[in-house]
Amino acid sequence: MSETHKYWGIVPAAGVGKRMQADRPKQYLELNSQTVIEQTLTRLLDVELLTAVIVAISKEDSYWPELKISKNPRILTAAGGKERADSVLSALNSIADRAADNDWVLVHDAARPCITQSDVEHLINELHDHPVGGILALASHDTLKSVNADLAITDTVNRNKIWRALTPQMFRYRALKDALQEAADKGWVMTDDASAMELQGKQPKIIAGRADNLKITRPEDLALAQFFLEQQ
Ligand SMILES: Nc1ccn([C@@H]2O[C@H](COP(=O)(O)OP(=O)(O)OP(=O)(O)O)[C@@H](O)[C@H]2O)c(=O)n1
Ligand SMILES: C[C@](O)(CO)[C@H](O)COP(=O)(O)O
Repeated sequence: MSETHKYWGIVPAAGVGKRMQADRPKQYLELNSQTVIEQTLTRLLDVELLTAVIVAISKEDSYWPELKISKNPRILTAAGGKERADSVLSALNSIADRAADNDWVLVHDAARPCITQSDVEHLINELHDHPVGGILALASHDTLKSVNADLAITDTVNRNKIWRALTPQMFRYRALKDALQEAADKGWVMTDDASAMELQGKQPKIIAGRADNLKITRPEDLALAQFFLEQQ
């Protein structure tokens, strides 16, 4: 009988949103009559394959307990960390007593509220028997330039070889946990989860995702996210 694996959602949501220049962490800004994080989590919970979604929350976060979704039985919480990778590792460690080594984990930014159920399920369908795992990503349709410290162009990059990483990023539980732990032990700071796997010599697979799966990062992104949600 083929071994059945569980699928876990991991949502790093312990950032402060400095670049957003808002009066609160960006995951708690209003978007389509909910907060950004409620939009994100509602969409992840629509993916029935996910056993649970572990949300990494800052210890200074006073907003989270006020949200109805925080009481959802498929939502668990873990302590956020100094960097995004620390928050992801903390969430992974929090399910050490219930996740099997070969369970799949899908790490998705709380700040990406326009994710669709279909894109998450597409990622799972494409990677469920892949030896490493992989990520949703976007091809580059603009010409890409390398620059020096003065922002002077030094080279034009072959854009056919450059993809923009999105989330979810999907890896086996033990493999990602060990990779992030080694990176943390060595002081390596990474901006995504695939980087930790690459540092282990692995080659995660790219799965083309939707262009509206933007990360809310700067003030103008909120209106764009609103527009995308209205179009979906
Ligand atoms: N120590 C951190 C930093 C970030 N994140 C989360 O990782 C995701 C992507 O990070 P980013 O967009 O950089 O969010 P912030 O760190 O909040 O943004 P900024 O860098 O502008 O402060 C976000 O959902 C954020 O909440 C986290 O869980 N723990
Ligand atoms: C994980 C990520 O969203 C993939 O593009 C991105 O690396 C997060 O970067 P941030 O600086 O933490 O927003």
